[in-house]
Amino acid sequence: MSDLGSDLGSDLEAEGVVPHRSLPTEECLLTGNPNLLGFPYLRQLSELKGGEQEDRASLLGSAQYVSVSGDSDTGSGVELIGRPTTRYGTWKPVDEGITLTWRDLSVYVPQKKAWYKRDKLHKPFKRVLNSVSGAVRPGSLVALMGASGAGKSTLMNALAHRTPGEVVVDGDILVNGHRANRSMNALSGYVHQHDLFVGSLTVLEHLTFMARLRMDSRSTANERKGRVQELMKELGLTKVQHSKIGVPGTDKSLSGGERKRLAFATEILTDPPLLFCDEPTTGLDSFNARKLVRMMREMAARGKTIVCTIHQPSTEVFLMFDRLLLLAEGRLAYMGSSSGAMEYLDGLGHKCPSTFNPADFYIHTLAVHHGHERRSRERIKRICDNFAVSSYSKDIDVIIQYQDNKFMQYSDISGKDMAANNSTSTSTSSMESIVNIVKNIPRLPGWWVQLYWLTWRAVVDSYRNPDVHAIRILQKILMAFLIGVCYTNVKLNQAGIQDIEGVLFIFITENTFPSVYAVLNVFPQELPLFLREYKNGIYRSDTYYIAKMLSLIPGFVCDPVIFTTICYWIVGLQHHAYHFFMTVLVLIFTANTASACGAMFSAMFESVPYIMAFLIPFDMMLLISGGLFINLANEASTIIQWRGVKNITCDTEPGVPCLSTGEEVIEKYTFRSWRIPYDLTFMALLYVCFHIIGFLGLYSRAKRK
Ligand SMILES: Nc1ncnc2c1ncn2[C@@H]1O[C@H](COP(=O)(O)OP(=O)(O)OP(=O)(O)O)[C@@H](O)[C@H]1O
Repeated sequence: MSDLGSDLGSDLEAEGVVPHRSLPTEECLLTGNPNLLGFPYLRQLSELKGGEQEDRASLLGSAQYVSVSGDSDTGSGVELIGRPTTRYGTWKPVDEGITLTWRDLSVYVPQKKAWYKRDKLHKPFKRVLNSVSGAVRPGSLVALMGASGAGKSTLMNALAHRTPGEVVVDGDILVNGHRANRSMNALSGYVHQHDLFVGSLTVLEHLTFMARLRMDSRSTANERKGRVQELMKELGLTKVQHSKIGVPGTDKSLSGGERKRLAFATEILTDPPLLFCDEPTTGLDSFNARKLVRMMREMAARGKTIVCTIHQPSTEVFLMFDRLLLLAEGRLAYMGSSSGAMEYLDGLGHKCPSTFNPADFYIHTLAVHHGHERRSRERIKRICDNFAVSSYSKDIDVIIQYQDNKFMQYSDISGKDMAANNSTSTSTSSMESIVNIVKNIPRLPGWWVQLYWLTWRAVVDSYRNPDVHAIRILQKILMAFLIGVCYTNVKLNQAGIQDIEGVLFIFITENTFPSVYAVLNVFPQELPLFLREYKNGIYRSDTYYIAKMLSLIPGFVCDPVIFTTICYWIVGLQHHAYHFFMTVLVLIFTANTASACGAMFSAMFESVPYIMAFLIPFDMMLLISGGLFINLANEASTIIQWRGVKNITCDTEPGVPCLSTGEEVIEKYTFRSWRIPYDLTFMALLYVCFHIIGFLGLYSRAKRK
């Protein structure tokens, strides 16, 4: 393996090929210029004839190319012309241990400033990963290290298919020779650097919820319970299983270490064959850090593939990693055995002092030191350039090439062979492996199960904050008394008509605006958690949205009932059960339609200040014009109060027109007495429309981020 690599590597060096390339592989391929090709397997491809090259290129999925302009060394101010290709594919993942390979992976993040040139908008990108290639085999525990800002999280996100929407990933990522795709969610766990939880749940509730949504839907309740108990025991969470997770910084919350362990437990619930961990030991004491890494070591020994960024591990923890990947300034500085790194750097004149922890030494050597930027960058460039032509790099290339050949084979199967249905023996075994994969990927629970558990979580979260609800109910009671006292015992005369209409309008506004404002923070507050769980493929966006809305309904039924029950009788409106209950019904419709309007704004914008900037003018328009549901609610409640009333006292001066029946009052306000069902139906329609718009807002955000 190394011999092949060494020969070709020497050739490259002899030809003066610069291993650091900023052009994507396929562009190099199609030019057929060997001097642009830094890796042996690419050279072989470049030697293909024109037509063959095109076939190969289309197999690699490179129908579109990225033209790169700007500073190719620093990668800043880069402009991407054409649609860059992430080249994620459509295969189904495997159950045979995971070999993860990536080739010429570059990641570009958008920069804020944009400019117009020749009437075209040019958006600059910054390259944060520069043509990084690598390979990880089953049973490996890889430490991904580098100075802060080296691109560790960016690389992990790209490999895990979890990059934000605006970030451009260019290069090939193969899993057992299949192009990575959304199945990575089901196939891999990802322990994030910053954990996010619903703080009002207990540890046990959180894990039970996650087990229900993440574990195979064919697993039994006992199996899920058993797995949760087992993980809590292994990670030392049993004694805090009934404690609320809490919000960091508040009194009643788990410690940082417990949260980290809980995040880890959540990700390994399904025992995924591939695990990414972004600084899982940060915040843990040395004992727990050791325990956690030992657990990962054991998982790797069972054939799992684990990639883990790690900051300042103790020597003991560091030695538990068998593979090391060093990144510097977005480039690959080393990938190979943990022990080989020392030898490699030593060979370049960077000797680790005997008193130094090896991990500290690597980070120190690959960091850009303040005040010595130029020298640091030159050192990093030399290390990375040398690595690209080293035997370590060639070993990686051989694995990549092997996986690449597998990919070609699968492409053939899914193309000609499958269509013709006359596979060769090799194709048959590949087919079997694909079938196995599909069987062993956890089957996610159905729509209704997701909806049930998400609603459960939203309801528990909402009603575990009793103070908020107590204040809200108290406010309703106070307002009801205040308004009631102002309008006590209205009379059925000409002045009373104004009073009744006035109090009905107050009923409506009192159930409209507080309902709109009560829900404004519902989505912004939980957006990071939603986006993470959604990207992890734990649930769909529609079940999340509906569950959130269902959890709000009880509140928006109670509020109008409490308010109307107090105020209605003090004011002395129509003393019949029908009138009372119908008024309550109209106000329940009003409060819920208003809450849907608030939810629409909440889901469409990212933060409350943004929402307020749009909502305040919207509310003013609503109030001034009495439009949308306010007018519908006003009409319905007016009709309920006045229909059938015959005895309004006519106490005006002679000659002044007088309204003596309820029908005349309804007509005076240009309402129609037959329109109650129509008003209620239109409010229900508006409720649905607001929610559809809100859901689309949330959905588009989930897709973009
Ligand atoms: N979405 C983004 N938008 C803008 N810049 C980004 C984005 N993501 C990453 N970067 C930049 O890319 C570089 C690498 O970031 P990354 O988070 O991968 O570094 P890291 O090695 O994980 O650092 P740390 O150890 O501090 O977490 C940084 O300079 C960062 O500012």
